Amino acid sequence: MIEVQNLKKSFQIKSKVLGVEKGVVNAVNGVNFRIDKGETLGLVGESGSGKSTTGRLILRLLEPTEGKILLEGKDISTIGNRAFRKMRKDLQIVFQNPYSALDYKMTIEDILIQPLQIFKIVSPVDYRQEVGRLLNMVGLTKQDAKKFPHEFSGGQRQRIGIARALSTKPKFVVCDEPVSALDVSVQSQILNLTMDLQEELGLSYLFIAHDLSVIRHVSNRVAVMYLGKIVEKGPVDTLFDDPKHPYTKALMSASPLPIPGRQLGRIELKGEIPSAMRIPSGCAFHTRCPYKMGVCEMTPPQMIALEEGRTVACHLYHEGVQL
Ligand SMILES: Nc1ncnc2c1ncn2[C@@H]1O[C@H](COP(=O)(O)OP(=O)(O)OP(=O)(O)O)[C@@H](O)[C@H]1O
Repeated sequence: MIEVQNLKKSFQIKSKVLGVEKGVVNAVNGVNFRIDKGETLGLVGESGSGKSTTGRLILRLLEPTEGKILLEGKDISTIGNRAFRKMRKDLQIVFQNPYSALDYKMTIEDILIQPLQIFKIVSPVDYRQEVGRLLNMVGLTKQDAKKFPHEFSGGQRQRIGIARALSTKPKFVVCDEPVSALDVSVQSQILNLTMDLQEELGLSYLFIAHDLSVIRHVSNRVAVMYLGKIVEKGPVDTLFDDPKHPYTKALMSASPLPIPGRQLGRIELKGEIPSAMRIPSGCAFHTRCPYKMGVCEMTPPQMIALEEGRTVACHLYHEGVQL
């Protein structure tokens, strides 16, 4: 459904006062992955690793600096705005914060009618009925249509955010931390809703989260991101049961929740993630890696294929070391 090839995004940072360039943030630094129809790829990593930027690039909310984005085999990174507008409805996003994502001055009905109108999903005479259908689909009722966002709880607002995303009948949805702003008690309801809708509608998801238990719950495959690069990728169970990259192991060791496999080779994640304006040379993780070798400071590791559809970018595996 979606494939990204060598995707890159850098931001020029300018001083607000003088307008002079202060540096470049390399937020996404050569990312590759594929998401099949009906599949969820979980994208995990610390804050600042480039997850949201990757999601926004796929939707063309940001222009890539380099690389390709293929939707059903067609490169959408280079097509003009007019041609892209026709495809825009196929690609949607559910945002992290259901409080700010909905316009507080609009009724739910108006919020849901807007995309129906823009993308001509149904004819105007059917708007009401379609709004009722969308609300039912996410566990709300048509009586909710006349209300305003502030009349709903956080979980209900996220249901409305999901209804809005699905109103255009998309094929692919970026779920960008959709439950991290919600009470733990409602998180699993929203996660289960997204999974039920995926099955019903055959959707493909890029599911962004820093919470490993959320990623484990929803994903078929997982990609682990560090400073703009994917360091490990694989099917969810094998990756969680036997993490390969020292960074993946460290993330699992740092998780407060019981995750099978995390007792194996515990690694303490020391210090903070470096700034994306000053990415360390060689393997970007070498400054925090307990297994650092000489080569790690000099040479970026290539992705290598392991068994069962797993890949890892770490010099240890080039050297034949098994962690
Ligand atoms: N518009 C922008 N201008 C400048 N730098 C940006 C911009 N957007 C993101 N960045 C920087 O790019 C890097 C990656 O940010 P991004 O938000 O993609 O990471 P993330 O993994 O999604 O983190 P979080 O979970 O905190 O959102 C960070 O260093 C961030 O400060």
